[in-house]
Amino acid sequence: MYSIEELRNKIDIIDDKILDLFLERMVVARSIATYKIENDMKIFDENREKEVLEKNLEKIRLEEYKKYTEKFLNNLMDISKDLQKDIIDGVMK
Ligand SMILES: O=C(O)C(=O)C[C@]1(C(=O)O)C=C[C@@H](O)C=C1
Repeated sequence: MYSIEELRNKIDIIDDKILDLFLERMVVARSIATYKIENDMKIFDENREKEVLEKNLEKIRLEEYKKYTEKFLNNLMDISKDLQKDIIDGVMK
């Protein structure tokens, strides 16, 4: 059995990878905000969010993980909308 230190070490390594990808995603979300400003589009796109959820959730084979994955993706898109809103409101450039 793994010790708690070993397990936490695994989490730290995973968090490191997630953080890199999260920041990469945020950079793209910034570009989308700029595109939306230039093209007079709304931040929230319901159809796109449904599409993101559907295509990712269908990859999850373990049914019991679906609700957590859905929550994770919804949180990601909420954060992305927060960032886009801050850019549109001029809080961030
Ligand atoms: O695809 C877009 O239009 C985005 O702004 C990106 C994103 C996302 O984070 O995936 C965020 C907000 C939208 O409601 C839909 C998707």
